[in-house]
Amino acid sequence: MHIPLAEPPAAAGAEHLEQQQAAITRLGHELRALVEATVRTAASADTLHRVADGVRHVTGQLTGRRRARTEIPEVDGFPGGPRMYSPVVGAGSPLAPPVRITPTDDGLIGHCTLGIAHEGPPGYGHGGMSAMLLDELMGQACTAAGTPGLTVSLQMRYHQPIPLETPLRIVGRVTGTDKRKIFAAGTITTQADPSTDLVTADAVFITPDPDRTRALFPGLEEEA
Ligand SMILES: CCCCC/C=C\C/C=C\C/C=C\C/C=C\CCCC(=O)SCCNC(=O)CCNC(=O)[C@H](O)C(C)(C)COP(=O)(O)OP(=O)(O)OC[C@H]1O[C@@H](n2cnc3c(N)ncnc32)[C@H](O)[C@@H]1OP(=O)(O)O
Repeated sequence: MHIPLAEPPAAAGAEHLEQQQAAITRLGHELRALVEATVRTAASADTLHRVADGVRHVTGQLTGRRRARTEIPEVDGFPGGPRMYSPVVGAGSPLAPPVRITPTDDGLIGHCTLGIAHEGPPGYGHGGMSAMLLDELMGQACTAAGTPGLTVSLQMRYHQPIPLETPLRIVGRVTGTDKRKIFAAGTITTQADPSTDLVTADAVFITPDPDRTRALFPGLEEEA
């Protein structure tokens, strides 16, 4: 089955989209700093109440049209394009580390650093974060290989805890396909020691058939 991947933004709107993406990225950066400060602070209850009032006031400024649940943001491309609000790679997401992804000969490699907001055991990354990082890298590797799919199975192995505030390296690659099934593998290491696997994963993705794809993603533009 031919899967059309997202095209880069049309030239006419490219400047507008770049400005939007830059602003979204800036707000995401500030929100991540707020999240970090929030989970680290030892401020008094009075200060926390005052900050909560300020944040409520700021939130009230983000009014106007809100995107519908299944709408694909104009700044995004799906599948295969930017995902500005992804909780893993989204530069605009306060939840994302965010992971920066580059292609390799064999798949994809991601770089990020987890903070205290992503903590599981004290000082170490939450196991669910590791699963999210690997799911994303393997899922994007499927898309990069021309076979985008949804995760139907994710097998995690946690060999050693992941240190926080330490540059990490996440690898995702496709290991095989069988009709609509795509098999993938991934690893997390530190950037300093890429030969010691901290977490490894195997996953199965499935490309939904065209009817299912249309039903799942009504915002996806039909392409020839
Ligand atoms: C322009 C086209 C666009 C297409 C876009 C498609 C996907 C793109 C999605 C994301 C890509 C974007 C970014 C990637 C980055 C990150 C990845 C994040 C990934 C996620 O965060 S994703 C959320 C969690 N994920 C789900 O929310 C899935 C819930 N699920 C379903 O929505 C259905 O499951 C569905 C529709 C996937 C398939 O449904 P279906 O009806 O088409 O499939 P069916 O049942 O026919 O199975 C077909 C064959 O798979 C075998 N099979 C089934 N289950 C298996 C399993 N567990 N293990 C091994 N094999 C399995 C069967 O045995 C059969 O095999 P066989 O053909 O050999 O008999």
